[in-house]
Amino acid sequence: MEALRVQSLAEKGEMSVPSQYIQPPESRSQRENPNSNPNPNVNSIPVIDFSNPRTNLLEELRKACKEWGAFHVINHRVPVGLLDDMRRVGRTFFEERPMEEKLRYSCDSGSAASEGYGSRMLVASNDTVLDWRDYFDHHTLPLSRRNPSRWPDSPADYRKVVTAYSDHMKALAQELLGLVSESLGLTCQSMENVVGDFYQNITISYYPPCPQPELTLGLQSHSDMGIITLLIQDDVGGLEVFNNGEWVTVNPMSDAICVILADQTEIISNGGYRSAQHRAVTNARKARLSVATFHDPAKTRQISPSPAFHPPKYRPVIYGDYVSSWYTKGPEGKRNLDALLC
Ligand SMILES: O=C(O)CCC(=O)C(=O)O
Ligand SMILES: [Fe+2]
Repeated sequence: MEALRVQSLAEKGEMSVPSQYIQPPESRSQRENPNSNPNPNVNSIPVIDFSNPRTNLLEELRKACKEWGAFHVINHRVPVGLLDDMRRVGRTFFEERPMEEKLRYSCDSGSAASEGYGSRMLVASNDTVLDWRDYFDHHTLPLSRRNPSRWPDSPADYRKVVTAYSDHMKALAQELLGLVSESLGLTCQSMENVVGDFYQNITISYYPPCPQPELTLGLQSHSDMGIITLLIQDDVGGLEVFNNGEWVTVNPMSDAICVILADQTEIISNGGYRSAQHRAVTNARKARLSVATFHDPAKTRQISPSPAFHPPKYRPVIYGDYVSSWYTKGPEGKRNLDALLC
């Protein structure tokens, strides 16, 4: 497998992108001017203030989960300095380390979900359009999978920052799972009981500037497979959520954490809450960085709609089977979840 990285391609300075990166017309971004900054006044995902009284919080959460499947959380108790540190160590790795050093962490030759530095989401498949993105994936939880010696050691605090970030994201994901359960009318523990101990992966995505942003995507339309994704981005912007038939920009908010409900939450809630379909667009001006922290069930767990909801709209699925099928078929839109509809 070639070790081509989008960053190396972008640095060549070509005026057009190789054909494998060109999206079919229906998938391209329709933004009038993909090179402009996102408009901060446009409609965006809801913002939920964690310092609000619990009853208000549950009501706002219910609405956001039903209508969007994605929202920003503010006053979340994760130190904002840690969010900045995470963005900083990521940017340093991608922008300041020589390619030769980065390629030592290469994971493209391994299985689709292996840890390290890569570019292709679907290693096995040759027929999908490629994303204009490089990434570094870290296996962070359970602790038995966490091996910081497989992560970059530069800047000097890289591993320490990722470790602290993982712990804070786990705590926030647990809190959110409790709130989401309650907002569904279930007991606080009910989703955690279904999920068991989290599997957590942290993926730093790096989107180099693209000479033809109107033809490419940083990350094609998908919903995340697991339970809940916690995402931070830098001030460049590029994340979009599909809502009411249109793509809506998720405006960068440096202190906020973007919560994205994933497919297993949609199943457990029996479709009451939706997993958000989202994508990342490219731009010609500036490299963009985001950090997504995925929280998933163990592969052996069976996920099904909560018995509180009748009749079930989704068939039960072993999470590991769901993941295999996702990697075989590709992420396009939400078709993996649709395949489980009764
Ligand atoms: O870069 C982004 O904002 C989106 C990342 C994402 O959706 C993912 O890694 O699953
Ligand atoms: Fe995603």
